[in-house]
Amino acid sequence: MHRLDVELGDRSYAIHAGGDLLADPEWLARVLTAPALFIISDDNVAPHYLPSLRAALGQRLRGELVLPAGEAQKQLDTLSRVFDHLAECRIGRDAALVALGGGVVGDLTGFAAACWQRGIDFYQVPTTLLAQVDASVGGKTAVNHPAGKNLIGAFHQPRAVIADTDTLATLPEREFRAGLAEVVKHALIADPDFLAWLEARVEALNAREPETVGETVLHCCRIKAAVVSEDERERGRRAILNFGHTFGHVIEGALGYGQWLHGEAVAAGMVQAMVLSRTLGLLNEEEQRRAVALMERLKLPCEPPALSVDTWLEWMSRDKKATSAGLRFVLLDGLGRAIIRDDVPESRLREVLACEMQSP
Ligand SMILES: NC(=O)c1ccc[n+]([C@@H]2O[C@H](COP(=O)([O-])OP(=O)(O)OC[C@H]3O[C@@H](n4cnc5c(N)ncnc54)[C@H](O)[C@@H]3O)[C@@H](O)[C@H]2O)c1
Ligand SMILES: O=C(O)C(=O)C[C@@H](O)[C@H](O)[C@H](O)COP(=O)(O)O
Ligand SMILES: [Zn+2]
Repeated sequence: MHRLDVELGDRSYAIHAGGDLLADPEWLARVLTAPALFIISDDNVAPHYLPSLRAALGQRLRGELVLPAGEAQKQLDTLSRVFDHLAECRIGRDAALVALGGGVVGDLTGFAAACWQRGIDFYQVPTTLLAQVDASVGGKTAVNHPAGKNLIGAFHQPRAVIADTDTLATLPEREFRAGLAEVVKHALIADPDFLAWLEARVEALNAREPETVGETVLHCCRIKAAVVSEDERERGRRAILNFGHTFGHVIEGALGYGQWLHGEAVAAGMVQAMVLSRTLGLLNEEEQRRAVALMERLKLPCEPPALSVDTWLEWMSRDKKATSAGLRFVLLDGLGRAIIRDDVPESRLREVLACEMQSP
């Protein structure tokens, strides 16, 4: 087991990552320190992993809620259902919520914790690759709105993250691939050496070789923790973690939440952001070709769905990075070097949106 720390002053916390963590009730009981706990999970995850967590918490467990799985649940009605259960179980200010599942359960539980009685603690126990490499770290919590992804949310850091990589054994193939998109994102925005490391390990990743996957989780957490420690509330640099999301969130919302998985939409969105970067002279053809080749070898979607330019622009106008002055883009100024730009000419953006994909 490895421990990494997210340094955020009095909101600092540990990420515990490794195998067999959910099989150790004494250790779990020591990490989940709150005097009363309430678990939120979904109906794919709970049959596998809820019993061991339940056993570890013993008398301190005050209730649990198992939601239907899927992105469609990340919405206000479900949040309201969560609050009904917290009220029924008399969950007070010294209690903590435990998110056992993927990013949907994590984002929803985190936001419930941020709101309940004006804010209680919560723990992340991520069980998807995507949640272990990204969603469980950094304290972005939210639900979707029909008008846009994650429009209603809060920054609320977990007390600890417990990423048991053994849980990935039961994760469906499509979900595992979606997680690889956020892995590639971390390399493209911040770490050219990690990009080369991934290129050399495509077969191991495709075979879900546990040691390689474990190292991948740790390294992504290292990158994300560093960015979040520098800019917790996305006043500036943290926006690089949004690479591919300006486009990806449109795909998710416009097609209906859950049609494209978040990671799939981010993958196609990263290619669009690279095309835009190339159009602006920031990225060269060879760099784009190299990044897309890696994504194709990892069997990630690299082409966006056909949407009208007006549809793209309308959804993008609600992107949270946008300011009154206009849209803000995360672009690549070379592989492993993300930059944030407010001055992309609309004509260039329209050109990119009008093409399905501009092959170099
Ligand atoms: N807060 C953040 O920083 C952040 C970062 C990235 C993504 N997100 C959000 O995360 C969400 C996507 O998360 P996700 O990809 O984990 O999706 P998810 O939570 O929907 O999980 C994917 C699917 O796998 C199932 N599952 C989860 N773990 C399993 C396991 N171990 N075995 C078998 N089945 C399992 C789930 O039931 C679900 O059907 C999106 O809403 C996205 O916006 C948030
Ligand atoms: O942690 C961040 O910051 C991210 O942007 C990580 C993203 O992978 C994640 O999907 C996040 O939820 C997107 O944030 P949003 O602010 O665009 O909703
Ligand atoms: Zn994401």
